[in-house]
Amino acid sequence: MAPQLDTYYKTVDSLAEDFIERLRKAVAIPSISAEEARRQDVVKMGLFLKGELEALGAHMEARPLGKQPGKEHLELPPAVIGRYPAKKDESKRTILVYGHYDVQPADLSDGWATDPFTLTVDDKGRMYGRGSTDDKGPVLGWVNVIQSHQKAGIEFPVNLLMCFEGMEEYGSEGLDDFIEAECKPGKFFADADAVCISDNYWLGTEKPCLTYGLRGCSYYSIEISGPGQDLHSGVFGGTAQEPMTDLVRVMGSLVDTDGNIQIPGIKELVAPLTKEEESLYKDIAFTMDNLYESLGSQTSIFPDKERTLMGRWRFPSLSLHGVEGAFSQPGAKTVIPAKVIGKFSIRTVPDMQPDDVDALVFKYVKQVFADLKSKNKLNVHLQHSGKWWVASPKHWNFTAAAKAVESVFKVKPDLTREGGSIPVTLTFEQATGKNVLLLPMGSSTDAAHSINEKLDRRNYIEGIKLLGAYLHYVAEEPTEG
Ligand SMILES: C[C@H](N)C(=O)N[C@@H](Cc1c[nH]cn1)C(=O)O
Ligand SMILES: [Zn+2]
Ligand SMILES: [Zn+2]
Repeated sequence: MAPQLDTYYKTVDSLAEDFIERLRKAVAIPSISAEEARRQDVVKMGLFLKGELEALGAHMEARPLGKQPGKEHLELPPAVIGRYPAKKDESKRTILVYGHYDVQPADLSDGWATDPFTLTVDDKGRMYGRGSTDDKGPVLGWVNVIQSHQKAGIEFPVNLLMCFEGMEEYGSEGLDDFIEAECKPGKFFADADAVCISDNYWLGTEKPCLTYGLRGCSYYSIEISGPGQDLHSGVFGGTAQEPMTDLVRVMGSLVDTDGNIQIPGIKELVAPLTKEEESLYKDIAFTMDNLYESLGSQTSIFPDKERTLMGRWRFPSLSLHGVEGAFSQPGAKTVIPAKVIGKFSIRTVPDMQPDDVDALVFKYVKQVFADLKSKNKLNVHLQHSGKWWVASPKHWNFTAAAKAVESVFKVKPDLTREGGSIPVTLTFEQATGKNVLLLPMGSSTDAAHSINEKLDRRNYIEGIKLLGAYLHYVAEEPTEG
């Protein structure tokens, strides 16, 4: 074990209640990036984070990112960047960590058992609240690592660079250019030796993993309009062509019940599966019961773990997300919506190029709509896209993280890919030219993006130990390997 880790672990345990309190304060700020009305709360959350780190002596800056593309009246929340210790120690490695302080939308009426913005801890140590696992718990993890070192009187093992954003759940608007600029010689992130991101989840509930791949995400909207205003369906039903009817038919043509994407040409963009790669999946510690537990049902597409994991990591998927302008309240409103906007996204994988995917999507959607011979008007466009990422796990950054997992959890981690997307991962890799590691804190049952999102107390507290131990092992790892 790296020297002093035992003292560090005990100190983390002794501060556990303070760390939960810090998470409680963060969850109470509804920093929903997708909702315009919440923009001030997103900013508030960024400033809260900055304040917590400044109180621990970090050098912090809130950097403006300009206006939100397509919503020029709206300022993007700042990139909160920092350095700890405030003055660089030239003899130590420099690790750049990234996380996001915005969250997905949440409302009690969606079906939450408790208020989503009140951290609620049950008797099993499950800490419920929007952002608890995605990504406030892991982001605060770094704050807690610093505090624990100070309390334990242990020298901080590395130079820590931090980059926390407030638009990740909305396609990381504005961040790519900022990262690229700040990775240039002499700029804030220029000295990074490696990057670590904690913003994903274990495959199950017991065994940590290190993640070396992510799917990309291309997010589209289909707008169909016709009448000049919403209409009474008793008066106009049977007289006007209805946008919602067309939209349902177009959206229904995108994917089948077993997840097969119906857009011609998409499958052909996917890198062929090799025999060697296929064999990797059988050794991964994952069972169909893990899936059923996190699904909350047994409605899986495949009956076996290999095809399930490939469906999540290795192949593209298309999901329908919702319809803007459609009636969605309880009750029985009888209005014909004049304009509806359907939302769907495609999770992309090697070797799919986003531009090629866009071209196939636009062509197909326009063709399906044309086949309807509707007099309504169609508009299809890309809202945002981020590319997939696959890295080498044979790097000292991963070796250090594996040692940290063994030290804290007494097991070897699984090496996994991930079905979700963190678009800036690839940006960090390309802009720094360094290895990027994903080191998750939460578990498969955390329900990120869903109702009743939670982070287990164990994952939070042991996760803080893990992040700190990782920095100690990183400091010790030889450059090769
Ligand atoms: C994995 C990460 N915690 C996450 O949830 N990422 C989002 C990012 C996103 C939003 N639009 C496109 N990508 C996700 O995978 O949905
Ligand atoms: Zn996230
Ligand atoms: Zn998320």
